[in-house]
Amino acid sequence: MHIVADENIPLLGAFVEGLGTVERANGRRLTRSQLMNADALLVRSVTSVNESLLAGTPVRFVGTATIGTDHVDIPWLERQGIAFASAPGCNASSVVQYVLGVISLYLRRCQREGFEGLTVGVVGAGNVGGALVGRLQALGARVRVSDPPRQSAGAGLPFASLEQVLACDVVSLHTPLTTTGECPTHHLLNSDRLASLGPNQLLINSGRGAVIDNRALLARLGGTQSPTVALDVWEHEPEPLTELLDHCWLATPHIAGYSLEGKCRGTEMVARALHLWLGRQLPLTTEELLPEPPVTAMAFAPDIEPVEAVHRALMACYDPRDDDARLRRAVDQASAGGLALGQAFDGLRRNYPVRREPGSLKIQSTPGSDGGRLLAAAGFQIS
Ligand SMILES: NC(=O)C1=CN([C@@H]2O[C@H](COP(=O)(O)OP(=O)(O)OC[C@H]3O[C@@H](n4cnc5c(N)ncnc54)[C@H](O)[C@@H]3O)[C@@H](O)[C@H]2O)C=CC1
Ligand SMILES: O=C(O)C(=O)[C@H](O)COP(=O)(O)O
Repeated sequence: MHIVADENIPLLGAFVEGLGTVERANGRRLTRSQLMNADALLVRSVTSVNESLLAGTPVRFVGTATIGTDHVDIPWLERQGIAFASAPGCNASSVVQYVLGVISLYLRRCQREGFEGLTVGVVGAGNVGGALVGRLQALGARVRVSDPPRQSAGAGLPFASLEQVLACDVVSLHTPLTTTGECPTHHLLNSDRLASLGPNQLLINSGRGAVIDNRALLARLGGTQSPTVALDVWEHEPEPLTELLDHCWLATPHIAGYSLEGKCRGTEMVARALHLWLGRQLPLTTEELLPEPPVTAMAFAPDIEPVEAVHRALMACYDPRDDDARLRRAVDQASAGGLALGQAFDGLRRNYPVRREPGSLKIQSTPGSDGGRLLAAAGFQIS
């Protein structure tokens, strides 16, 4: 079998060893002519997989090592009898880590003490949003959830209207990008809904860029009454509106899901699906392949405030300001005549530093039982 795979799928060699030959390709620039000998295609979110890419090729299996599938024309694949697999939930903990980090920084910015009493609106309560809701509640936040498809299906959460969710101190978006169906999310946050957000609110988008009308958001920002905004995803990636970036408090290049664990689980899940499709069993797991994290343990003095300990532990694992600084530097260099903006954005993603999830860090001594409870709520191991 010949597998063509995006060059940004880590550990693929180990996971597909023995299945055939693997050829790596730039996912953003992949063309049909590169697939003329391919039996299987493994992509990430930057490759549009549709009739124009695949018609006339021998590809019979497509896998995307991502949660999102808006780049794949799944109905067309089904009509062609091409097998398809994605990686639901693979990097959900990574996105939750990003969101908790952003909120923790915001709490300091507003001089608020911890998550207790903060209201957080979560739009979309699937793998990512659902995990986020659990962590936020355990940290003491009051959470409101909008998810009409889940609500209609009779899921157990207490749901709120989108308007109620948009009135929370923090609003975090976790829907897929959809343009059809009963609850399409394309430009769900349009100019009217953005107008309802005020200066004491934080809006986070780590779902898909076009869930917010980016031009309308740009028009909303800038005055003293603007909400604070943290964007990880952008309309028209890899070329975000640079003026919008200037008005964002935190701006990152679509890396919320880029923990090493998250990326490797994505590889494992599509490799497992490919093995199953071939009637085989995948003999490896991500846990067996992950290297030892650079920091494995942390200890706190008994007199440190529990909320301070949570903030320090979150930042020790991952500080979103580092990615924000890298993106702004890359955009400045691009506008000064270096690389094109899209190349700079994609370059940051391709060469992303190793980042580990809270579950990789063991807290050896906690500041009292409340500290231990809060650190466990944020996802850390407690020894
Ligand atoms: N920034 C990043 O690095 C990453 C971004 N993502 C994005 O996050 C999205 C969500 O991921 P998961 O939670 O795993 O997906 P999921 O499919 O498990 O959950 C999505 C939820 O959104 C709900 N939903 C759909 N339309 C809605 C609407 N109009 N209003 C409110 N809720 C709506 C669905 O009912 C579902 O419960 C992915 O589709 C992907 O686009 C995912 C991983 C990483
Ligand atoms: O899993 C998803 O969905 C994501 O958004 C990925 O984290 C995006 O990563 P790339 O596929 O764009 O590398």
